Amino acid sequence: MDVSTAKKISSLWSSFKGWSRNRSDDRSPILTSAPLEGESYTMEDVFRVAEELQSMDPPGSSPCPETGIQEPIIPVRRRRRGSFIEIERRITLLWSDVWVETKVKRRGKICETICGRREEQPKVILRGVSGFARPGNLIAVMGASGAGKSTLMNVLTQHNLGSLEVRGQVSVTDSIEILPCVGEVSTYIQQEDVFVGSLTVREHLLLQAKLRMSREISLERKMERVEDILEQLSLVKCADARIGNPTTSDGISAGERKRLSFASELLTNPPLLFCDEPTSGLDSYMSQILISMLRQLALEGHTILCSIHQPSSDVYSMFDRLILMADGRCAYQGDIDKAVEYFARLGYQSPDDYCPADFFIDTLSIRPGDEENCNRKVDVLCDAFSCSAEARVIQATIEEEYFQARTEYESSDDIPSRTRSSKASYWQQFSLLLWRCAIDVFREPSLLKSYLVTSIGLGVFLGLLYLNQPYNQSSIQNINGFLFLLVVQISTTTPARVAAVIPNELPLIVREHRGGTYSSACYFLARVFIEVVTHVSQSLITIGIAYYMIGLNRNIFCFLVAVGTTALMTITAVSFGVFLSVASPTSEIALNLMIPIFFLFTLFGGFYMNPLTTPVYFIWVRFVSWYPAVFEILQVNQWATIENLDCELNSTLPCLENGEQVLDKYGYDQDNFVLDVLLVVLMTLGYLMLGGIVIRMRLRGER
Ligand SMILES: Nc1ncnc2c1ncn2[C@@H]1O[C@H](COP(=O)(O)OP(=O)(O)OP(=O)(O)O)[C@@H](O)[C@H]1O
Repeated sequence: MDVSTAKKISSLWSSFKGWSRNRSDDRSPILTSAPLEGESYTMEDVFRVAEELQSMDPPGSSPCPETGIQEPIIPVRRRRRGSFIEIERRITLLWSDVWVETKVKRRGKICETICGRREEQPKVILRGVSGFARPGNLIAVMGASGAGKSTLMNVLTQHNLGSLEVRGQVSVTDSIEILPCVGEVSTYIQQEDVFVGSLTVREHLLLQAKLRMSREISLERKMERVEDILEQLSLVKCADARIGNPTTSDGISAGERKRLSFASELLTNPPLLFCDEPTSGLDSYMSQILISMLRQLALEGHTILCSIHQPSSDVYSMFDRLILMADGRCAYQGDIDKAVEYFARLGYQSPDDYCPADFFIDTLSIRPGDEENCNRKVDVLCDAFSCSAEARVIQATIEEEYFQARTEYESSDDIPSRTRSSKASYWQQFSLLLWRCAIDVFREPSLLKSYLVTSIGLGVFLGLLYLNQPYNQSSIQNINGFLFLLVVQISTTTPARVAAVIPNELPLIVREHRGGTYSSACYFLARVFIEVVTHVSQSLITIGIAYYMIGLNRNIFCFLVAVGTTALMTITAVSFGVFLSVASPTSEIALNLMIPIFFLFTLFGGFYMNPLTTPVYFIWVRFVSWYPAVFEILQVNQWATIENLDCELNSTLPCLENGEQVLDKYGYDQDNFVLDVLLVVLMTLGYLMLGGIVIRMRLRGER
């Protein structure tokens, strides 16, 4: 590109930026195809920008849609499932006549016949709740314990509703169209923080930025964003400290963990935020800092709802709207500074020296021993609110917003297209998750050392136990014993170790997947890969040490086959472990299931029972257990090329003179070698596929 063209581009780009900055305070169409600041761009980009500029009305002449709502128009950035999009969009959340009740479980016909019919009544948790949250709102959802705050948040975020029946309407609009899914523009910051403890704070945020911000944003900008967020949330001091584990008091403090979970979600600047108990675990100073940061975000145009338990007066006064829940209904919804006056009108005057939040919770709580009176009072207050002018304003606002979004949607020719920009590519997701899994293993030196010690120790122990076996009649039993021990040992410990890891990290995976951070397949492949590498390397250390100490078949080809078979067996064991781990709700259940399964596999593994005499009704075990096939491969590899075995002189037992006779005696066939390898490979793929399907179903189910 020559210098004059570069200058032209530069001046065109500067004028575009100036113009778009001027236009950021109106609702006119925005440039969707402009390259981002700091990114390289081509002539095509420039022409596209020029065309868009021409097609736009000059500054100031754009008609602003008549919304009828008098409020400042604030530019915000929009997020679509975790990506970062530089277009202006403000989100309004509407919910109308929401009812939630438990699903009635019907007994089966047989059970009903035996135990009798039982009429179960559904429990009603939310009763016709309506409301709205607009851009710029920082809303506190308060109420006594059991009032329905969490259920309301779950309905609005569409989380954890599996066992509940939900009726009513929840919509998100950007004043132009009704969006299909709240998850596309929102984030839910939950009370419990879950992290990979071996990462540092900065590494965690950078990983999240790489995974969740659009791939069109350069790495430098992502790093800048991370540094900004670190500063914004006062995390600079601990940026290079490990996050650690809350149960083992190493790592960052509880308050820093809380701020880190905010930082992770705010990286992508989502326009709609749900926060579950944002101040729990924080001291009053940190609570104020956090809520004032949310206040600032609201002023920038975010829409924010927080469920909160009895905030201090300072924190309370930072919210601008209040939703008071009681017995699944709404006792008040409106401006926070009008709440005291509203309750006073109903005859409930808050004492002057009392924090209004405490007063409302006291008024609406059901006191043990005085349930009847309290319930009556709550009913009266909720009935009063439903007939109040405030409730009518809410209903009118919902209808107006909904109608407006629909009308705009139907009439507008220029609805901003859904973004094409997406988060990290599948390859990036896979490599980033692989990096995180690897860090998790390699930053735990004690774990690595224990792996190394046990694999070397096992190799040396087995080597010493069967040291230098001569090729005679008694060594047949010893060598076969070693081969079977190897199969059993690797096949049982590997899945157990996998099961100790995966179920424990699933809550984090569910949360990240729900936030659209990565696909389940990328996580699954990365986790399987790292497990395969760690466990195969351990198995190879064991076989490498024991093989020559014992004096197994000296043929180098046979050694390589033994090593390859051990690696394949370990991969199969990992696949089985992964499948069982993702299919079990907890590590304990996975480990408990393994006990009978491995008992069965060992019994029919070929050592305790001649494979030719397996009862026909247990033949299926051969197709789910890799033990018999792997044992046969190892036997054939060991004995097929042994031409001479010494016979003991004074023995009355029949003598096996060569390896072929050994194989015949124990029911093994050299011709099965390839079939066995194929069977084990198919089993591995089968378990991997099952594991992949199960984790996909689980992650989808928990959405
Ligand atoms: N899945 C469910 N099945 C049965 N009952 C439920 C379910 N979820 C919630 N509830 C009941 O609904 C009521 C409201 O629960 P919710 O968790 O929404 O209250 P909350 O206001 O968030 O309480 P807290 O402040 O104690 O968390 C409670 O009585 C609770 O036991």
